[in-house]
Amino acid sequence: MIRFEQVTKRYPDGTTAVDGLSFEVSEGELVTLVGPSGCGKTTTMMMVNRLIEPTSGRILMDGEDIAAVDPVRLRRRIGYVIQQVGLFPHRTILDNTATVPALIGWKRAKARARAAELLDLVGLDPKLYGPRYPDQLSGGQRQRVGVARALAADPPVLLMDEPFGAVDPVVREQLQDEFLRMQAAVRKTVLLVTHDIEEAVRLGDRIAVYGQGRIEQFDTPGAVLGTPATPYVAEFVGADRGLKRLSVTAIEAEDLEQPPVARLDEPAGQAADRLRADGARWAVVLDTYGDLHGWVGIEDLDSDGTVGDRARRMNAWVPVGAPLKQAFGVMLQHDAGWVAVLDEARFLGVLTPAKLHEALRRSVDADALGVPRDQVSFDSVADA
Ligand SMILES: Nc1ncnc2c1ncn2[C@@H]1O[C@H](COP(=O)(O)OP(=O)(O)OP(=O)(O)O)[C@@H](O)[C@H]1O
Repeated sequence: MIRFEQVTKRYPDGTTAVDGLSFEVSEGELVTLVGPSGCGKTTTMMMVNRLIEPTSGRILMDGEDIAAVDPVRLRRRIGYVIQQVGLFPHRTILDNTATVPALIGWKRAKARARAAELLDLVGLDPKLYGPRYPDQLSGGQRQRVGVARALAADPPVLLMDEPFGAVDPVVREQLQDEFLRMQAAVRKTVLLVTHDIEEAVRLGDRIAVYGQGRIEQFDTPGAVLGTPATPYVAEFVGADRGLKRLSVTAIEAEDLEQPPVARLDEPAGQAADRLRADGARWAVVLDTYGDLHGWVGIEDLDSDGTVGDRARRMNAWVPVGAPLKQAFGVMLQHDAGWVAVLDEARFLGVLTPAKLHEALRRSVDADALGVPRDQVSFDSVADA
């Protein structure tokens, strides 16, 4: 979709901002460009919409050399979001959002209807926020308008330069989540510049880690965190990359432990005998539909009645496919040694700290070997 071929940019004062850059972004892919200040990220991005022209090399979009495309026509295919947002202060939010469709000659009513749709998509009620002016919005809300405006003419490509940079960390995380949800629906080809490795890892299908004017590694977040290509990348992603990796590694059914299970309506004594025979001290309790109810300790079961009379409610659960970090968070929140993993309401198994560690190690090995995680085996931590 977007292809850089040996692209170099030298500014008139002799500064080489990027040097011999070659990489490709597939259609519908979100690539984050990350690196320290002054490494050439913004220059890279601005060459795509021809706000900056390369000194040498070519950039192709859908196979076409963009140097041969009229810049105005080119920019119609490209949405652009910048940190300062740049909303017109004397125009309403609705009109700000409708700027590009209006520019390219849509009828006013159609442009405004589209703008309302987009405001809704980025989580702003058009009835409430559409008539307001930019200074009547919070920083986070203005950022959302920036994203809505960039999407208004439905361009296939989106360039985003530190789009969530100007807001506090909590709002930032919220905007990132919303953006990911939206991207899952609209599937634009996105280049997103950030200097924040956490953001790069969280948002990118792939990440380009920049050194000075060059890409040091171009790979999936898991691979960059698990097997940094150079000491520079290792240093940049940080000593806590194992922790960061928790946020990009999804829980899979194979990661789970199968604990003893008891049913709510089962006689307590019978469940106790079964646990004792298995050498287990506790069981996960499911209701008659197989949905998670809670847990019960063996010492609670030496009585008449059913498991349901003695079981304790337990809400420590995460959906399968959620990041390991979420499971870890839930474990800490409930001060529990396990967290149930559900598929919709169905109980699949539990994740324990040891299993979580195994899943993490398996995903590191899988990335290093370039194979799916379920094809990696090693001596489990418990056996080691
Ligand atoms: N117009 C210009 N003339 C001369 N040098 C420039 C010009 N624009 C950028 N540079 C230099 O090119 C290099 C790359 O700049 P660029 O803005 O691409 O970096 P960046 O990675 O986006 O940095 P930041 O994260 O600070 O925005 C820097 O050394 C910068 O000083």
